[in-house]
Amino acid sequence: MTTLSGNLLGRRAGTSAARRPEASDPPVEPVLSVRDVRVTDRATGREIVHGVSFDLTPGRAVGIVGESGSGKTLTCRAALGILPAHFEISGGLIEIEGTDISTLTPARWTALRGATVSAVFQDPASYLNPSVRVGAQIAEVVRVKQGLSRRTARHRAVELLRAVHLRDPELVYGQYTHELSGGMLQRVLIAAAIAAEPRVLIADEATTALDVTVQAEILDLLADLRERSGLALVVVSHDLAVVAQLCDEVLVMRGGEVVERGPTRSVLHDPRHDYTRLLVDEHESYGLDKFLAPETSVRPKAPGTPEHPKHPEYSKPPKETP
Ligand SMILES: Nc1ncnc2c1ncn2[C@@H]1O[C@H](COP(=O)(O)OP(=O)(O)OP(=O)(O)O)[C@@H](O)[C@H]1O
Repeated sequence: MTTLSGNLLGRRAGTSAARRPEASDPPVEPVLSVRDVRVTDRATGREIVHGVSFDLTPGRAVGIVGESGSGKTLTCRAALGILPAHFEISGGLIEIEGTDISTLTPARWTALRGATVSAVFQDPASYLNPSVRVGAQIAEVVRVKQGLSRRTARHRAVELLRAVHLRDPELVYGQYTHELSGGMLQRVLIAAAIAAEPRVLIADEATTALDVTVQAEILDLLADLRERSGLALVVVSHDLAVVAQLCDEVLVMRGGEVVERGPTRSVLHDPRHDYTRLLVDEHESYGLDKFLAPETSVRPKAPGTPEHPKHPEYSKPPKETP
């Protein structure tokens, strides 16, 4: 792990996320609580998301999977207070650190975003300013959110670029978006999202555009942040292997509804709903089997190791041959 990760990871050492919880521990308050949330398109009067609920405590990770258009992104955007125009939360409750988000002023939202709740979506270019060097954009987040000097903020921005496995981070710091590939931009965006050390990171198809090796490195970084600094994750992905690696709990959405939910292990090993079964079967048919094989190492990192680090939760016994 890099210096930056060391800094980030050490930040909350000693908190509940840094050690295994014990039965005698007081209950941990969710950092993000989503209760029966409904999202409606005001333009058509159609309810698109029909009641999604989950609680996220520090160091935990919830995965959301499901068909295209099932409302995964709208659910995430609702939690970030950035629903597209003419969409509204028409029911339920969302709390961030115990505060009902419907009571937040624009100024409070500005303070919360990045510092408490952060997000990475697909299409990184649309979230970065093409006329400002990418490193300076990250340094600005660090400077504003953490009150660091320009010099220290620059140093941290370079560390962040290194932490997301960009080669030659000093060089990348000074580049513009048009000089970088899609995969590099996605990593810049991830660096910006974790720059202010948020408590919750919403990763909506955040690693989908990356090649498998880089994806594995980023998933590893997120897993480490989660484990050691208590970062809580919401992971939206079409890739069940990604969810299996990162998430404790998974929600399966279809047509705006949660059709199945539960611990990742049981949902993916023993799906109850036909749709979940279909999803798992589809993954297996294009090669998920390799992630289901018994494993010896949770996080292979050396060159030549499998593309995705495997997750112990997702190691299914090999199918019996007749
Ligand atoms: N900005 C928007 N304007 C109009 N309709 C939208 C907008 N954003 C989402 N929708 C509609 O709301 C529904 C849910 O979209 P959402 O993006 O949440 O789905 P999703 O599950 O994240 O899909 P995907 O996996 O393809 O990203 C879809 O029918 C979509 O067409």
